[in-house]
Amino acid sequence: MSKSNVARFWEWGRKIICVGRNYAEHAKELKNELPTEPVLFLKPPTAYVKEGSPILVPHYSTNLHHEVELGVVVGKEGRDIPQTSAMDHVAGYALCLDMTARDVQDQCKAKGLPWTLAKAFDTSCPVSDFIPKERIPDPAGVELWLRVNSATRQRGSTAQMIFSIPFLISYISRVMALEEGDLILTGTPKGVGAVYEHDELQAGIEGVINMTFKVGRRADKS
Ligand SMILES: O=C([O-])CC(=O)C(=O)O
Ligand SMILES: [Mg+2]
Repeated sequence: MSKSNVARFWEWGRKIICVGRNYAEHAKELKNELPTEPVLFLKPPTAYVKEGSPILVPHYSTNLHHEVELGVVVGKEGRDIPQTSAMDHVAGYALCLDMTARDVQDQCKAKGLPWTLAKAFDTSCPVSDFIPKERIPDPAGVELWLRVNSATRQRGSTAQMIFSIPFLISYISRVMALEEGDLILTGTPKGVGAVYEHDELQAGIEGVINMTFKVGRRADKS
């Protein structure tokens, strides 16, 4: 894949691999134990949405949460990648939201079922434009923020991650091959909360990029 394709990774249609509970304060606010290994789940490429189109609350949820996250765009395929060369596989970054139907996730957890309905619905992965690697020389030292209708809800530094980006790349690549155009969502800092139809979300990586999304609702067409 050429560099220009990586720059439009959301159209390329590769995997979206998400890491959960990677910030202690967020694990605590949801009363989850601190992980001893990364918690992984997937979103399909149909989850992508770009600025200009709305985030849609699924018809089966009344508690859609925002989770602002740093996304890592994979630039070079690999399996069993050692931590020492993990950053060679990074093409760049993206600001991402891991939209989560929290009510549905709570039901899935209680029943011991997978999180697919809670995490993988259409528009569950709003993303910014591609950010070339050089623009974030220290991905472990950027500030993420999120506002809903101008009120700050989330603010946290990627320095608070439990598992570092090189560790995550190495860990994931021992489970599944990483491919060019894949996106890794690295987990959310504390402050997650609900959004509703007509809300406006703004999120940013301090000094690097920001983005705005409107919230709509997907009708039940059954
Ligand atoms: O809170 C969750 O659902 C897990 C998760 O995605 C995160 O920590 O970013
Ligand atoms: Mg998340």
